[in-house]
Amino acid sequence: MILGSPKVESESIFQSSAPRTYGQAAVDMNRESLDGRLLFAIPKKGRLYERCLEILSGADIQFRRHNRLDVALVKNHPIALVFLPAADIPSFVGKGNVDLGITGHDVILESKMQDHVTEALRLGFGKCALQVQVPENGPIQTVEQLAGKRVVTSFEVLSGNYFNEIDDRLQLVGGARTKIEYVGGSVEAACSLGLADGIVDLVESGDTMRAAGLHAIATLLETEAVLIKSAVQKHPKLEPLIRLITSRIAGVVASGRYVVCEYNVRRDKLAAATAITPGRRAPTISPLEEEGWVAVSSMVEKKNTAEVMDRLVEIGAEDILIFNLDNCGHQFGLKSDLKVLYPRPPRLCSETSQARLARDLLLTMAGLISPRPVSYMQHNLQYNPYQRNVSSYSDSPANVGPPLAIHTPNQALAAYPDGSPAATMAVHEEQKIYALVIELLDPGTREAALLELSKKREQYDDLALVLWHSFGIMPALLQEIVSVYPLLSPPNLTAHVSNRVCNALALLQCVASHPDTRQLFLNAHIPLFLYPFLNTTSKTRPFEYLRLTSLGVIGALVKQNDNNTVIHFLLSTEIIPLCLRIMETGSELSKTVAIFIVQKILLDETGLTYICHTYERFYAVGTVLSNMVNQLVETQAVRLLKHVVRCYLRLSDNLRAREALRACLPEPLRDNTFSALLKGDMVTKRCLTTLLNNLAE
Ligand SMILES: Nc1ncnc2c1ncn2[C@@H]1O[C@H](COP(=O)(O)OP(=O)(O)OP(=O)(O)O)[C@@H](O)[C@H]1O
Ligand SMILES: O=P(O)(O)OC[C@H]1O[C@H](OP(=O)(O)OP(=O)(O)O)[C@H](O)[C@@H]1O
Repeated sequence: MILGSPKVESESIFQSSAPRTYGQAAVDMNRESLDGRLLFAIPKKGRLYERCLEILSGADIQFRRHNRLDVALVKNHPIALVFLPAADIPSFVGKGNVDLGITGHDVILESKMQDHVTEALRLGFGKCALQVQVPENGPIQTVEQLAGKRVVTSFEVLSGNYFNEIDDRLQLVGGARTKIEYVGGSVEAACSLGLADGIVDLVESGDTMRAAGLHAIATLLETEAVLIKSAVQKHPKLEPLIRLITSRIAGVVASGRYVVCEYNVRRDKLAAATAITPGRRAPTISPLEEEGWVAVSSMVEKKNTAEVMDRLVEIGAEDILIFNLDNCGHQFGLKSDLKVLYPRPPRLCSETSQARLARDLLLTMAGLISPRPVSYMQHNLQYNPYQRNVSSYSDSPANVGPPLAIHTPNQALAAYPDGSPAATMAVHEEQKIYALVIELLDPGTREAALLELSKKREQYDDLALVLWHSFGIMPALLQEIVSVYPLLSPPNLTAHVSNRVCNALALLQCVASHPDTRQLFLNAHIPLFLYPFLNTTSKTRPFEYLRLTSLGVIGALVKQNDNNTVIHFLLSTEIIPLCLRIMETGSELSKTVAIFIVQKILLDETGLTYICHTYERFYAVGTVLSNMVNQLVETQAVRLLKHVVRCYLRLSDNLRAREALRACLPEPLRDNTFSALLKGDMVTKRCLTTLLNNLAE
């Protein structure tokens, strides 16, 4: 590797004092401007290059690098990737010429940039050690013996500092001090060529060192690849995007580091078990139907898997399963010293029905439990889905209680006189729906049943209850959802697959809307299963449709927020940043649903306080709203404008936000830009006037 100051070739593109015009590279890229884009430096070759590409792909940062160009525009974010030598990246980031970068920790120290950059994340690859090496069978075997002699290295600064200290300690002066010589590569050859008495070089496996007949006598530092940003952010507007990218990369890194370990264990062994698998925060523990047994689910470091399994077996754990994670999502993998815009608080309750549900789902997928779950209807023909609030209703579909014995006339039938043709038809319709629900259990008939049921969901008020309380149905629907995850990145969703999963989502929406299942749906954290869909950015129709339908489920929840539990739940997840991104980049329809959700959150007292609690949160919401206003000047989408105005009005109820809005409310809302568009909409006009009055106070 070659270390040193940024090369001329790169400087012509990034003049530190110049505004962001990017010379020939930009011209070559069809004059597409890099202005306003976050610049993200990636090693252009060498040891870190391939792993960086994997990280970018895992974080869904999509780009195509044109031949010979060192700048690539990211398709799905306002980001440009800049491919630079790893050694130059710290100084570009430190000087603020680029906003983010990936490079080695060693390189930062070597280029003396540690005070100018912040290491936001360790990336877990590019791990090696910088070591002093000498010929294995030579006369020099300690650093003290090497002091005063010739040392060859690519790390002049770090080696210089290291040997200076030793020279000082040994009181070596003038020509007696250690002579550090720089070479750009193949350092290991220096001793055998007679150029050096020892070298300082990176060691990973040790193969190079051994092949050159060397061995290590001291370690200067341990290093790995890190994500860095400038210590002083030159472009504060980019901060939310930097946070988003950081947290996504953190998710990718954590997913590589951890697996999920699930097992069953006797309750009296629980303490021993959780000592073996303490998890990152705490393991999830769920009671099992079998007395005295619990199911435990916990994140385990991949490298410890075998040992952990051995120890679990020793204490009598059974059914031990290990699952790989594709991506941990933003909630994991963030170092505790990182601030997150919308952090997800730790789970308050360890015995969640979600754990049971997820377990059931995973086991079903792995073919480990009976593929023939028995539905309530099959199990007990007397089942009455209309008997609401019955205490024996479980809070989880997987936890089937004793069948209900009482049969009461059902809602649909009650509307018709006994035996009338209408009543007979209603019974027939209802039986058809039951039959379709049962067909959801069979993978062979599921697709058609999904389609039919999603069409009929409006006709049958209590479909939600049937879906929730029939054993195996919710896992089947969730299985539909997770089976699509592999097609999200790289984006590979066909219209057919999208339609199918959207039909499953429509049924979940039904469960989310129903007053008797909404809370159970939330308790099981099922909305989280939809977040990977909301996190996609592909503009193709199958993806647009998928995002829109997923938003519809969340929209159904917030629409019926009877006692603000929905908002509380959503605030504990990443829904706000997801909605904000869709508000920026989605189709008009998706934008409308996304802003509707944000508006509902704002209308809630806790939601408003939450969003206005930190400057970053307010800024993230404010920036997106302001960008929307500017787009609306062009698009004149009145439906969206209504929501934007209501969001601003609600923000102005908070005094700190009101203060900030005085400075940053977009101009088109202050002048009469939208007066023609709002001509027929008195309510929105009044909202806008009230907003302006609030700000004028
Ligand atoms: N053998 C190794 N194993 C793991 N990481 C390494 C290894 N060698 C170097 N690195 C890491 O990668 C960084 C860049 O090293 P690399 O030698 O690949 O850079 P380069 O000079 O851009 O490439 P090249 O050596 O091909 O010219 C190093 O500073 C170090 O952090
Ligand atoms: O311990 P190992 O796994 O053998 O890795 C160590 C080698 O890797 C690096 O060199 P690189 O291969 O990047 O080539 P370079 O010598 O041209 O820098 C480093 O400078 C060592 O030579």
